[in-house]
Amino acid sequence: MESPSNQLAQHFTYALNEPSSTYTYLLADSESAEAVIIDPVLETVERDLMLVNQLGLTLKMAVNTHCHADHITGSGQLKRRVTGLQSAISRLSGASADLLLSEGDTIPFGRHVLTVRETPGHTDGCVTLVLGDQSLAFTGDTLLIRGCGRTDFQQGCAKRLYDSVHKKIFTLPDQCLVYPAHDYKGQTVSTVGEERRFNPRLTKNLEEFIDIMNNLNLQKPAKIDVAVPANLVCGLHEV
Ligand SMILES: N[C@@H](CCC(=O)N[C@@H](CCS)C(=O)NCC(=O)O)C(=O)O
Ligand SMILES: [Fe+2]
Repeated sequence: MESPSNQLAQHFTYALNEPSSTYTYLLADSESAEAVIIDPVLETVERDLMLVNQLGLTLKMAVNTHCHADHITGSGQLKRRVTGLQSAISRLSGASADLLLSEGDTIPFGRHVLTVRETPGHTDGCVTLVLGDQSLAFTGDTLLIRGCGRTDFQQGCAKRLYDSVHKKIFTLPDQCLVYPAHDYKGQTVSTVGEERRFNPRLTKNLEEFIDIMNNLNLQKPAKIDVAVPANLVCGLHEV
């Protein structure tokens, strides 16, 4: 099997966006230069556009893994700046976008394709995006490195998250690389096999998992009251 770096000549994980510690991913097909951006952040739109332009990419799709609670998406601003760019988010998120995604839908870019797996639990509308050959998975806030998304707001449900991870992510090949939407310790990538063996939450049984999730005692994201309404309209709330 070809390595992911051979298949995707340009495959970038970005530095953390402070203060939300969000990872934005830019994937491009080396032959056609068609590209997809995953989970862009409003504050880093200029950075992302500079890279897209430097590399001569044609940005086709800006896709959000869910309606984020901690930052405002850059999708709407990117759409204003890039002719032909479409936005996408899951239908179940309740948010507006050009494309409302459901289980099994595909997002093509050049010779490549991302396939949508619905992975609710952190929110109703969470999805995981899996590269066609199952070598890469963008898990949003469903599966974090040695962690997972919280389930105490935005229709969160620990049982649903547990089922999503076990049925839709842990069924991918062990060597599939896991790219989450956030990391709070600077970790950048994991694998399905690693998380299946070492994730301190998801290796527990369901009852223990629910207990862990009920006792995280995390502070509410600082921007939640602004971010959620904004993200329901693609980050274009002020117009
Ligand atoms: N302090 C941050 C918010 C941190 C947070 O709540 N992160 C979420 C993911 C973004 S919605 C989460 O699920 N965390 C799980 C965990 O175990 O940390 C802020 O104020 O933005
Ligand atoms: Fe989130």
